[in-house]
Amino acid sequence: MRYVSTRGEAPSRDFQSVLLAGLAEDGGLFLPESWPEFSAAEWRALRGLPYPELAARVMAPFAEGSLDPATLLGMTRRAYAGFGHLATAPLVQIEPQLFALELFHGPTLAFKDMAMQLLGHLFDHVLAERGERVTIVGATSGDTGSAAIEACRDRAAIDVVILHPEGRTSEVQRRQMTTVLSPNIHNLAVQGSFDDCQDLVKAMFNDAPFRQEMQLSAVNSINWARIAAQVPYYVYAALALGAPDRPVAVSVPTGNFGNVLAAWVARRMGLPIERLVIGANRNDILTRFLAANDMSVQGVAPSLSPSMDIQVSSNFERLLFELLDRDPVATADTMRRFRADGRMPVPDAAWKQATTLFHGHAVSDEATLEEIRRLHRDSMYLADPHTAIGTAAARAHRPETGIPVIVAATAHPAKFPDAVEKATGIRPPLPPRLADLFAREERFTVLPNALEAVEAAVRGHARRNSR
Ligand SMILES: Cc1ncc(COP(=O)(O)O)c(C=O)c1O
Ligand SMILES: N[C@@H](CCOP(=O)(O)O)C(=O)O
Repeated sequence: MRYVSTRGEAPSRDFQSVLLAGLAEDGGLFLPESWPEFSAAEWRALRGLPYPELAARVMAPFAEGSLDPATLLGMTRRAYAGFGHLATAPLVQIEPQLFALELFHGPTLAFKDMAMQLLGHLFDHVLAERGERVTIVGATSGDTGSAAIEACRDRAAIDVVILHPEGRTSEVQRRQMTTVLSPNIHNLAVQGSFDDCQDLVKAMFNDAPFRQEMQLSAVNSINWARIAAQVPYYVYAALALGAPDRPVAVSVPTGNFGNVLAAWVARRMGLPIERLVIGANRNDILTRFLAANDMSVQGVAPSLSPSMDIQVSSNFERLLFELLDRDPVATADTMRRFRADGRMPVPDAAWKQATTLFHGHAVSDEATLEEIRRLHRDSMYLADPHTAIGTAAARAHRPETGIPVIVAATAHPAKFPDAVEKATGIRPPLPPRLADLFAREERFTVLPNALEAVEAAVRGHARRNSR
């Protein structure tokens, strides 16, 4: 399998090289040259497999020619061995035809572990085989950072530098990152929003000499490997609910558009997902796009679901490329105009096509609290604010046909105890291994939202560990 850039000016690469590169050299995102498709019989053959085996089989076509299936299977087995639930990603019924796909049983209590635990093993394997090292730079609104840190801590061939927006994550989220004192882990608190952090990361990648000097690599969902590793759980859940012989719908609380894009990929591979629902908080750029073709940046506003306090949804570029019939020139031009004007000019036909599949619903903080309260009262289900946005959106766009809806339950409620307590009166405790989180020493550096300052910090950290 070869990968092409959405902007068409970077050379094609194989899976291993896409993993290490992260972002394409032309600023675009990598996508498979063609989409693998599974027949109904092939989907049925995956039913009942343990999650690690299913994950390796679903991902195998993406790694074809780059990783052999047995090696991949070894990695998925190791990646999910430490999860806190035997099913890895259990499906919990919360209402008739409404199911929570719990993606938060990994070490850092959010869906990011589903991909990141595997990425840790992928990096180890590829770097050891090539005798190379990388500096991972990542932007986080709270969850990607700790998942990446946990997956890559204490590695000799990897330095990790994570940028988070100062004061804009939950305290649990910040401490999960900043209390890891391993020598290869570095946290930068940027005086800005998540979008600023993400822009800084992209700017470092677009600074070719710096990228080369630092051997930069990415763990955000701009890295295709992240998306590839998020596809299997939709397959797992859909098969459990009767696919491919019965269609399903999926509802995803959305920020950077990576998780819902993974569901779209599963659909593109032939899984019968009839509808994709996008839940948003007050940072509703995606739902405004779906309602009125209004993709315009309005500034990031803080909310009770801070991981989704995002306006520029990086992975939308991948969908755009598909909506524009894989025309890299049109994609690059549209992205350039978005960057310059803060408004994305999506042609009407492409927008209409998007609205036939995607449905959007924005949920205010008050409605999020009400949804957490309702889930607890009516279903005895304790949801975090992000998951609650997913269930509220699912309810708003439930298919009339009575097909089951899978809601991506993206974080453990203990990551957002203040909101959950406010809604239900219950303060969810952290699991025992994190019980002393608030007593642990923290280490991070506060920096202005300035590329020079951030590059200097990355250079300092990477140098200290260079071999
Ligand atoms: C808990 C949680 N829910 C939802 C999201 C949104 O997911 P995505 O950015 O893939 O759209 C995030 C951040 O990515 C998150 O951390
Ligand atoms: N919500 C994310 C933001 C980054 O998303 P990613 O999926 O592109 O890594 C976070 O918690 O950091």
